[in-house]
Amino acid sequence: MEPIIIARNLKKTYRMGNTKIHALAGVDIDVMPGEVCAILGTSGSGKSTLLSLLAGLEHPTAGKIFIRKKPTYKMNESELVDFRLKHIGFVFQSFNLMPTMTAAENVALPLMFRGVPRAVRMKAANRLLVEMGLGKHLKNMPNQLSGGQQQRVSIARAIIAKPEIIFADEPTGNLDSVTAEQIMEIMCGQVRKRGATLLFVTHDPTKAEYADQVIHIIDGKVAKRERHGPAAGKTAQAESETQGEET
Ligand SMILES: Nc1ncnc2c1ncn2[C@@H]1O[C@H](COP(=O)(O)OP(=O)(O)OP(=O)(O)O)[C@@H](O)[C@H]1O
Repeated sequence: MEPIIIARNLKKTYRMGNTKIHALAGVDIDVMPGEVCAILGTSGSGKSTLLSLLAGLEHPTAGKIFIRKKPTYKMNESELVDFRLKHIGFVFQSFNLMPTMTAAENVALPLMFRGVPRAVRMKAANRLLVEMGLGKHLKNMPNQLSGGQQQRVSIARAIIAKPEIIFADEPTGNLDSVTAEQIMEIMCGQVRKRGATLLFVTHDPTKAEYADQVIHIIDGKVAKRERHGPAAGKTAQAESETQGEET
């Protein structure tokens, strides 16, 4: 099996006046299909920059990126928009829900962009939100939901169109510790159930325990790479233990 995400000698330099900031200084990444991968590092280490480059939201200063074997670093903006729409889902620290839409309408949005008729997409959104424990909140506006509920809505929005890859930037950064654990369980559980690939950024080593692969970033470089193999993360272990009990 080939990696679904490959980065080679990835560099990003920002200019602030006369000063150059080497946010990424030559990073190599390989993420296998179906893997849950954590990018772990302290504030300013370059995690968000890395995610942003991998997701094609910014162009690298140097280096190569291949997603699903496609050289995304060579794509122009409209090709990237199309590529993200078809293959990638996003989860953000600050949820980024549309404030004027209900929870279900927010979840249905990626299907609208794909031309799915309203009745079909709303049915799919409602079903997914019910599965994620939000059946009583389908018609709530985002400001009528707690942080954890909003993040569940945003996870549902990220996965509804069945993208192969989900990128999450500090998905539990705005949540209390108990809610954060629940969100990690739900996000990793949903991703594993669908066989999708998840790459998430965190500064918290306890969140990185949910991953099969942990890439430690220090000062824009990979300091350490831990790979436990497929199904080694926290949710995968929990799931296999549960399955063991059932059979
Ligand atoms: N648009 C930008 N212009 C200039 N410098 C930037 C820009 N974006 C990031 N940087 C700098 O690049 C470095 C890495 O930033 P990045 O946001 O990737 O770190 P991070 O690990 O995600 O940090 P945090 O956890 O605080 O979000 C930092 O020194 C930051 O100040």
